Amino acid sequence: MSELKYLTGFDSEFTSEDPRRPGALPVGQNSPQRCPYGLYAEQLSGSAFTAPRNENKRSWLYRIRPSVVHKPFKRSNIAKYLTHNWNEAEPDPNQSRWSPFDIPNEKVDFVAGLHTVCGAGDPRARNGIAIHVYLCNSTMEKSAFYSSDGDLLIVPQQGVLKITTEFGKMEVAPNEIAVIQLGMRFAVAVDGPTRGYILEVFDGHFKLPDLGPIGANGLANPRDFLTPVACYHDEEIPGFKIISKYHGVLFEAEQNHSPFDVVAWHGNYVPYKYDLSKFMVINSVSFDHCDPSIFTVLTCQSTKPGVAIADFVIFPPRWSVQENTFRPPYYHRNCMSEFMGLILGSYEAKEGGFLPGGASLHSMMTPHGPDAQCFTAASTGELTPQKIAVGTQAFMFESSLSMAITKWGAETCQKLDPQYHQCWQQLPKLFSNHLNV
Ligand SMILES: O=C(O)Cc1cc(O)ccc1O
Ligand SMILES: [Fe+2]
Repeated sequence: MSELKYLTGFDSEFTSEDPRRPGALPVGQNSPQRCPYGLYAEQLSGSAFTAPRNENKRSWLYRIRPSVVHKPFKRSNIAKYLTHNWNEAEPDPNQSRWSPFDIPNEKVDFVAGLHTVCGAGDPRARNGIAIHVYLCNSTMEKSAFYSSDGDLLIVPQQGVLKITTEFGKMEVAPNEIAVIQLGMRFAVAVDGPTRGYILEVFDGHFKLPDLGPIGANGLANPRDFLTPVACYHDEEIPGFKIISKYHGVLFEAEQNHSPFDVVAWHGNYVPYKYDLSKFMVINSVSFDHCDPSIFTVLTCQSTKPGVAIADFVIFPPRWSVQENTFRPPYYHRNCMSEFMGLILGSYEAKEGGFLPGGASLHSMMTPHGPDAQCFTAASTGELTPQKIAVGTQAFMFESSLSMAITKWGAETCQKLDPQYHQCWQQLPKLFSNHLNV
């Protein structure tokens, strides 16, 4: 799959035809009486029909059978730890840190391996988010998955995801991300132990942040986003299962064919991937510490101006040059919740304890900041230009919602570090009789 082709651009109107069937896209209209090659036309809507033009999202799929050809959905319990029940565990405002989540030894695929760590809100009211980790080791067989609850921003940490979607195939490695939006069907193939994080947003879609005075270029550039090209499977597959996540639980419906039977498509509602190493990092080159919003890759905005349902923020390799400044993250308390994960390497504010494949949650107004060791080093070190975070990639899902931890996150996973608070206990009292210290 390594020579996969992609279309480039973000928020674009794309067209794609499987080269085996040239001319499969109807010309000049969406729904001819009979489509080229006799295909069915099906619209996939990602916004209300009447959404303003700049928010309107839909794609037209030209397929061998319409998606409606399936048996009734029945409840499925294959993902035991997928939940939207935010009342399972007692509320806990403490700083939380998880050691790397275990990848099971027994055979588990991407869907069965979904474990919800925390979240808030309800897809029924189209308001909320869920943060899941996937812990798996085997390829989805004769099944495809979609979420009827929200868009999925997938952050692989270990193992490449070979994702087949209705729009075509994409391969997503650690240090890349994929976004698969509400309703899009996909199947994941893996090559062994595989782990990563998922941010699911129950309303809206991810956008590139506005750049304001930064200007027309920078941060994640639109041309670096990659969307798959049409690639159909014309296959009869008895007992193929369509798995839907609906109201926070799974349902499966049988059909006797591959759902990846789209011969051509066009539209602006598509799955995509992005390589985080392409991010153009902008930061202070004089003094003081920019808020981490300067590292926003994608944002899902709420209806309050500038307030995100969730932002996806990274901490990429970069030069640190600020003078007369405490360079690492400042101590703070936030009216947003901060869930962090680590893809590679280590994170400057916590050199120990926060490990690849693990996570942390600093909930609304819960104080946090650099550990004692980081504070001492950064407040006494010589401030020469320094390349930092080399070979590392930490990220944050920052949300205006106040998230609850699930029972799996709090207890069952057995990864919560009860000693996390210790990393701040050695911070000394600092107060001198001298103005200049
Ligand atoms: O808490 C964290 O480590 C994330 C973070 C990083 C930063 O540079 C400034 C603020 C912030 O919340
Ligand atoms: Fe923070």
